[in-house]
Amino acid sequence: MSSIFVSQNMRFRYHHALIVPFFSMNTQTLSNSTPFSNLKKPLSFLTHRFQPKRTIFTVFCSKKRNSKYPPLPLKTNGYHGASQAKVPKPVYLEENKLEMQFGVLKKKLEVVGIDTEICVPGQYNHLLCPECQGGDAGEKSLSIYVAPDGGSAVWVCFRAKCGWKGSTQAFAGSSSHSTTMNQVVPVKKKREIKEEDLQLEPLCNELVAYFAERLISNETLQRNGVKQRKYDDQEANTEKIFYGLDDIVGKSDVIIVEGEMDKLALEEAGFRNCVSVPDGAPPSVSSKELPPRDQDTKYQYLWNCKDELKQASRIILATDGDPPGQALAEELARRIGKEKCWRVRWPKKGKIDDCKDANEVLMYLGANALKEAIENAELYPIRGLFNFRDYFDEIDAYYHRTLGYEVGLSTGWNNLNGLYNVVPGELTIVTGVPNSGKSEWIDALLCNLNHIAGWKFALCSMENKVREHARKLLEKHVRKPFFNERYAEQVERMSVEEYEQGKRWLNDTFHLIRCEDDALPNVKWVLDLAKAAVLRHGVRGLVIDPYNELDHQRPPNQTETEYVSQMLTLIKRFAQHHGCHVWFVAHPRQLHNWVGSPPNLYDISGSAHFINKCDNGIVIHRNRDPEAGPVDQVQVCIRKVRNKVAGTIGEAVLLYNRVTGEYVDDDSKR
Ligand SMILES: Nc1ncnc2c1ncn2[C@@H]1O[C@H](COP(=O)(O)OP(=O)(O)OP(=O)(O)O)[C@@H](O)[C@H]1O
Repeated sequence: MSSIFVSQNMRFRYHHALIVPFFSMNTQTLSNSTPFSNLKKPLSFLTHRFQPKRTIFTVFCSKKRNSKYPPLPLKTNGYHGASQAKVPKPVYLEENKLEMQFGVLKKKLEVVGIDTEICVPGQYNHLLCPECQGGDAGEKSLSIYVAPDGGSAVWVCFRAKCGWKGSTQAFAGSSSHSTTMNQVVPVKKKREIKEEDLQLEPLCNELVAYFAERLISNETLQRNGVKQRKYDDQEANTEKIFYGLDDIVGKSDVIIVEGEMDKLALEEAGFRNCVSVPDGAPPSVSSKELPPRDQDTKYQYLWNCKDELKQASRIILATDGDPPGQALAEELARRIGKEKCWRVRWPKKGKIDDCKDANEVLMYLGANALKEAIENAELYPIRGLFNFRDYFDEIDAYYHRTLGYEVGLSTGWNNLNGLYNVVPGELTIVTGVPNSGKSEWIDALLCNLNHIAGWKFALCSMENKVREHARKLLEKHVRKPFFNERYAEQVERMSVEEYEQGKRWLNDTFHLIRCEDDALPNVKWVLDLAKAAVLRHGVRGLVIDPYNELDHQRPPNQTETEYVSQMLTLIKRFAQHHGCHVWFVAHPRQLHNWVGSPPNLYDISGSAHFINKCDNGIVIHRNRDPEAGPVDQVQVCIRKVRNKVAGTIGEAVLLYNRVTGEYVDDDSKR
């Protein structure tokens, strides 16, 4: 059996043999590490090709250690001591005693990862804890005391989550020995493995051919130091790191792939600044909060390589295109920080299927296509943060006017065409003094919109009895009075046939939202039903008439302004989400010294938010003084239009027909 290994004069931090292709590179000595378990690359090929003598590849990830510290031990829950080996006490001259002892002590402290550079004998020193790295804040939580003679040290990390502590002495058995050494809880130690221990051999011809079939050149294999070995034992207790870590040291762009073969493939496309994860991909993205570093077992390699990743300004996630690969990208991005991440979309390899990974792109489309895919990496999406490009489809549809009613639907009154048009998804607040005809005007508007464009509506009109509301709507639709009574002024009453046809129209056009008991509806209840009406009946408009008839159970800690703002936000969200226009009737507060002029939108009782939050603000006003002008004249005052495409501020005059409830343009006021 043979395995693939690396051999270059650098240090290994991690290694592991598997019965699958594995590689490693650039190492000098091998420290112990956690087993590599990633390999998504084809086993079948190998087992088939090299049977019955099964080939075993072993991958060694490496790291050129710039740090002066050797690999850190695993976390402990108690005392932790440095080497307990008995070191014979050397003979030294008295004046050199401190220097000698301290020198030996420093070496022992360095073995457990303690930075001795700023340690001064006889003092408490505060350092970064090698166990917890000072947590997210990176605080210097490790307190270490070195004896004045430099012969012993005790330390403790004050972070409650860590609490790492221990002691050591320069020379075990000497009079300066600390008794705490005996209480040390043994920890898993990393083995130092020399490259020679691995008994690496050059790749055999079959393996070179295997890589060649995947378009991995001999040159790339050489540079990555891919070798083989004859046995397949796995190296336990090793530290997980990325495969190819040396290649990203000091690089501003770092590419992360999901397998070693992809790393080699990227090199063929000219990218050496690439590492592979050692552990493959998770089946799906975890729904849990990110665990603290010491419990983040599956992604320990990320934490172990934090320094290398920190140096990079751009991390390009080039994981597999399948769901686990995408889940891996998300898990990596969550930990690295999405703002620093880009993601790669693999091109199609045929008419339908996308390439799965970098090696497939290399094999099917070639090195240039792989280079292009990496160069076209896109910003990793961050929830809530968008580009305009994300909306280009919608903007295109708006420009080409394929959505419908982009510039608003005409109200049906020429006098209003330049001022107010009805855009789906907007909120119009309608106000006016009592009896000004707000409800009548809205009903007439709905009839027009239905006649012009077939729109349907949900009505939440709390003040109207259903039968009276039906009468008013039917009169407008049939253009005849419902009854043959006083107000009909000799105009012929609608016939039974007209009435029956009108009923069918009523039923098709309007959907009623009403509380069946005497309770008042709250806005959320109304919107939920309106949503059902949108989805079931395709309604394009909702009328809530009036605001003060809704149930306003405002929490005691909320001001009316806050309440109104929140309520209008809900309504607007509903309108936008469902492309439904909402007309919301609100009364003005009691006007003192009112002289008969139209009220202001700011006069709406409750809050100025009505005017601030609405898209359109309309005041309906009518003349009641025969001496001041005709009493059937109605002013439609457009006081706010947010969307200039839909209209502008101004005033139109309509004439009200008391018999049929219809409104027509007052041509004298054009
Ligand atoms: N221009 C007008 N001339 C004469 N009567 C009108 C005019 N406009 C509306 N009316 C009549 O006024 C009455 C009230 O109309 P409507 O209910 O539409 O007013 P409103 O402003 O919604 O009232 P409220 O504030 O009380 O809800 C109806 O009987 C309607 O026929």
